[in-house]
Amino acid sequence: MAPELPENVLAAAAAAASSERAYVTFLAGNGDYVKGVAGLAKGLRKVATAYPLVVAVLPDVPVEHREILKAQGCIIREIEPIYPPENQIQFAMAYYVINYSKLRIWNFVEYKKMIYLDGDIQVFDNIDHLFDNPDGHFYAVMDCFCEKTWSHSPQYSIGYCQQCPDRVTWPPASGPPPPLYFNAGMFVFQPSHHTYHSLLHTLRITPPTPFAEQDFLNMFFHNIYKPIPPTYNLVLAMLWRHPENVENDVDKVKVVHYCAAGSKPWRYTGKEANMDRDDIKKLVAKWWDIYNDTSLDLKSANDVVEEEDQANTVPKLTILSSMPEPNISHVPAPSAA
Ligand SMILES: O=c1ccn([C@@H]2O[C@H](COP(=O)(O)OP(=O)(O)O)[C@@H](O)[C@H]2O)c(=O)[nH]1
Ligand SMILES: OC[C@H]1O[C@H](O[C@@H]2[C@@H](O)[C@H](O)[C@@H](O)[C@H](O)[C@@H]2O)[C@H](O)[C@@H](O)[C@H]1O
Ligand SMILES: [Mn+2]
Repeated sequence: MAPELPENVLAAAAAAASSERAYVTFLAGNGDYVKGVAGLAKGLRKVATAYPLVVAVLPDVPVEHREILKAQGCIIREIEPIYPPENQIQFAMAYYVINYSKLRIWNFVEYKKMIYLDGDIQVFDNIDHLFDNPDGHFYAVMDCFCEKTWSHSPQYSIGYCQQCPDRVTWPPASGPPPPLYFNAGMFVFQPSHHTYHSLLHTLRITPPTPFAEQDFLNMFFHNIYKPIPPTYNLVLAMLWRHPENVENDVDKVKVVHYCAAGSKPWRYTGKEANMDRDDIKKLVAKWWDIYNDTSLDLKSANDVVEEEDQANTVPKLTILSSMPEPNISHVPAPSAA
């Protein structure tokens, strides 16, 4: 007799089977971002999302990493890389060049609406309601221009940031202020062949810029971009750059984006600038709590041996698909708040 599965797993499977909606993330290389994606899969399960997580993987993602993610219930979709036109650009981070491959997700047309989440994002509250936002728009959270990663930009050089447009006003002599600009680590979008081919065609004739595909997506969708509140993608630098614009209790933030230098939880040492902040330590510990929570691992039906089976047959090897328990003793506990 097939083992009973918990109600929420059955419901999620039913929804996923008929779902035209899914979360999607992107994984490249054989490094440690797989921990981010596995953590994201567990975080989405913890908030009881009704939708699956699709992982767009580049060919260089090893089979072992794909198996880890499949064991967490992810749908693995291999994609071909996309490279920008020949260029001499100095990307804000050299590895940003691989992020153009994210554009392949517009071709996942079996889904009518998707929410893209970077692998260094964690979801701490259910955000399924964003799928019900009206079609025809590109929803994402506004970015911040105050970090050194923006030192190449005119905004940074005059101290202008869209998060506080009155602090340093945009000089009228320089024309209108830059259009609202989103962080491309999280967005709500609608896959379509037409948009996909238009993206690729436009990419071929667009000179690359420092923030790679993030700049390109901002240019491409600027007519339909609709900002959503920072709680849906807390770019960590907002905590020290624009605290007035974010929840003062980080435990209330729905989606945290570990994109500040030194903030990737699986590499956290606490040594980089701002990484010794209590709110950062709390958010890193929250990420690890989910990553290490084996009750959040997806145990597929054939991995769980029923009690009665164990009673009357030679005990089978129970292979739990939980993640290897990493040693996080180096992660400092948040000091008493
Ligand atoms: O070696 C890498 C670098 C990036 N990524 C993926 O590309 C996304 C964007 O890169 P990243 O988050 O590091 O950019 P940031 O938001 O920190 O600027 C990551 O979240 C991952 O999903 C990856 O899989 N492997
Ligand atoms: O390839 C460009 C990347 O650009 C963005 O990261 C940046 C950007 O947000 C800056 O504004 C921050 O200062 C910085 O920390 C952060 O890394 C996206 O998060 C990422 O998904 C990806 O699109
Ligand atoms: Mn990111």
